[in-house]
Amino acid sequence: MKATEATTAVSESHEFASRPALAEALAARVAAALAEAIRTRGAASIAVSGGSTPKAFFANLSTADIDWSKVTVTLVDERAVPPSHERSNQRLVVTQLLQNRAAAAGFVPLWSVPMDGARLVDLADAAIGRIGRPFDVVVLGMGLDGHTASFFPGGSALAEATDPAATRSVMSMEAEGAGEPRLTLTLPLLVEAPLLVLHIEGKDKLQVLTEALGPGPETALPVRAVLRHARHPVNIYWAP
Ligand SMILES: O=C1O[C@H](COP(=O)(O)O)[C@@H](O)[C@H](O)[C@H]1O
Repeated sequence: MKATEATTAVSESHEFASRPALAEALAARVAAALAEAIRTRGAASIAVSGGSTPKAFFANLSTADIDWSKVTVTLVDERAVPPSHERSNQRLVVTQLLQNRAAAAGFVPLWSVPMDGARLVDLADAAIGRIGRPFDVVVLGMGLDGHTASFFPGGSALAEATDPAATRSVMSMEAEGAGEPRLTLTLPLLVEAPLLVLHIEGKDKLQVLTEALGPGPETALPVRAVLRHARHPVNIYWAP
């Protein structure tokens, strides 16, 4: 994979021989960005993904020697399950990232109350708004269907959530491939991060990404919305 010019934004490729090597390097890169934000403005923020891919990265990042008490962590998306559920993205972050040194970080969950439709979205939107923009770091994942955050093909609010001019920070999303209803951060919040990472593993995901970097509609592979509207280079971290 070469540094690639997508339709409008540029991506930078970081390939590793193994997943542990990727996790270590990505954690070092993210920790350096958070430390720099703390040095320059006294605080740092990061929005991370859920799913299965980030576990080793979180374990590495949780031991980083930075002032975690000045770091706010949140999620790029969440599933409509209680925080104790095995599919909860919050559970993944709490058990894998907010450990060790990172236990001192602040955490802003998206799913803070039992699901209650519009009110839940409003609460999450307000909570995210209090973090301040832009986030210093956003780490995205990607599914084999080309979804990222909860921008799913066929998603009920895909057009609104991937609108580069979206004014809301959080939207709800339902899609056949999503399992549960979701909450997702919207495109502008993701693509304005100075350090924007797309973390994917496996040859099958690389194939999907290669297709996404080519021409085609964003509705078919919604990760294209990020690749095309990113305000800074998208750092693609990949291992077989
Ligand atoms: O449902 C989700 O899936 C994606 C990708 O997850 P993975 O298990 O293939 O790593 C993830 O980025 C997103 O946060 C999550 O909600």
